[in-house]
Amino acid sequence: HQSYKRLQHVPGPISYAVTRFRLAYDAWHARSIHEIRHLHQKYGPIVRVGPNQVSFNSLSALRTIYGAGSGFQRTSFYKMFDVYGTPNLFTFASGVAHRDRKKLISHMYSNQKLMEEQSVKMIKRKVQSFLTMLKTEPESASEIFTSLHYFSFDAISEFVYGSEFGGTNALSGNKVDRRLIDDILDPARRRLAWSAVHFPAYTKWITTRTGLVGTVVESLGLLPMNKPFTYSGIRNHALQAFHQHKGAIKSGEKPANDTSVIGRLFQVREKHNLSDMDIASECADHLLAGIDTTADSLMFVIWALSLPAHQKYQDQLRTELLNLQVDDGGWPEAKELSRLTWLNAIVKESLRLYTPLPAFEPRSAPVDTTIDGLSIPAHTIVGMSPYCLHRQESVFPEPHVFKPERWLAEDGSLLPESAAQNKWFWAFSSGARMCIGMHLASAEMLMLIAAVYRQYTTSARHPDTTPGITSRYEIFSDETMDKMKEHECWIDFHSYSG
Ligand code: HEM
Repeated sequence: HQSYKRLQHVPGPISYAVTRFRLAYDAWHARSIHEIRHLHQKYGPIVRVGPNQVSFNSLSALRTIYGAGSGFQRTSFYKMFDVYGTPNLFTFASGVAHRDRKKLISHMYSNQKLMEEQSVKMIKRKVQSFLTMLKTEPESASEIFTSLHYFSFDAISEFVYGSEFGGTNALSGNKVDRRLIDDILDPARRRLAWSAVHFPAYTKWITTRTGLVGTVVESLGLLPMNKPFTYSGIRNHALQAFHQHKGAIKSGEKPANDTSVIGRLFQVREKHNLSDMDIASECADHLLAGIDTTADSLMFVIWALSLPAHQKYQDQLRTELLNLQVDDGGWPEAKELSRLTWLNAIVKESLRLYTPLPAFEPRSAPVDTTIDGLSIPAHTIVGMSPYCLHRQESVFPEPHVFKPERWLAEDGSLLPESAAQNKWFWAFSSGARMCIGMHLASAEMLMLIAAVYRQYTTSARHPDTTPGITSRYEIFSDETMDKMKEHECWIDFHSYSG
């Protein structure tokens, strides 16, 4: 590392080449999450996973790196999530810019706000549409990787843009909205992500060529992914929604009491000096962050419950749900759901074992620092992986086994926040940059799972096959199974009433 550091002080092309080489070398040596965990098991809580990259696996390092005010920033890796070339909550490197933006919107995502009638009603409507799809298109709905993407897409798009401009209707059969989800299925997006992170200028250049050069580039197979690229359809949809809102505000069509995220940003735009692209990028970021994460998490909950070995958990859940008080429409009180022991233990166990973002979360500091007694030179990439934390054997015995009861105390209540298991649970990250959508995602998951299992039992159509999802450069799945099918998960739903 010292020699890299010295070489980097040589100005001009040498310094540039060294930095590029180091990044590329790190990338080629990017360990899979399984390899990183193996290294931690063999060598302890600090391991080097590249010439400039160190992985930690301890609660003290978690506080030092990710704790509020720690001085560590998301690495430039995350610039790939800038939208329309403009930074947003996810991609701000500066702590100040990030804090100012978060202050504008975080209250909308608070649990208290989400439990108010309007958000609860919106989520119920989306859950109802999912239940309707199970009845009207049973075969399509049974492939839950896709049908749950429709659910999360419809929910987050309405939360961010409202129902009039930008809210989607994939569940109820809108073909254009459904096609937008196809956008994210191409496995080549892992190659595009790799290229955008490690060779940003080259990737930008090569992917924006048009005309004759574009044709030559494409026919020589130089593109990391064939066009149209990942998320380009969803980003266009988001931009169109932004312009429709702007137009509606100008013409006075938009209601003053608009409670969507975009509505809130337009209300404060002058006071906080937000440009058009600041608003468009922020909203598109929330839209993109809220689709795969929630859908993949829900898919793993239902899949895990549908395996023959886990039928007993379905039975526990059903007993709990059928004892609930419901309103005239058959809905339990939303607040009540977060107190149900089996429902919450099952969702949490699934998020532990199948967290949708299991990979190393990279950070770096602009100054030299110390973590767990190890001197870390400025700009070294440091981080931790939920995958490793969630498989710490001393905290989660038999870590590969789906065991919701590990979240319950002896008296059957949910473990207190102070329990070790909760301290090592890191699906939503922690500190200033933790997930803003955590309560929204939880509300969506609890309501959908409660509604489904009040009406159906489920079984996996291929119980020997794990579904796979995209985790940055790799496919993530249940590693205890030999067979894997990417982006596909078939579940049979059996209605109680026949
Ligand atoms: C089960 C569902 C979800 C999971 C597991 C999840 C997980 C995460 C994680 C791990 C991070 C932090 C990454 C890091 O530390 O670098 C994050 C950040 C973020 N998430 Fe989520 N997420 C979920 C759902 C959502 C939803 C529904 C939204 C919708 C708005 C959302 C919006 C965001 C945003 C904007 C950030 C950046 C926050 C910041 O930097 O201040 N997420 N999420």
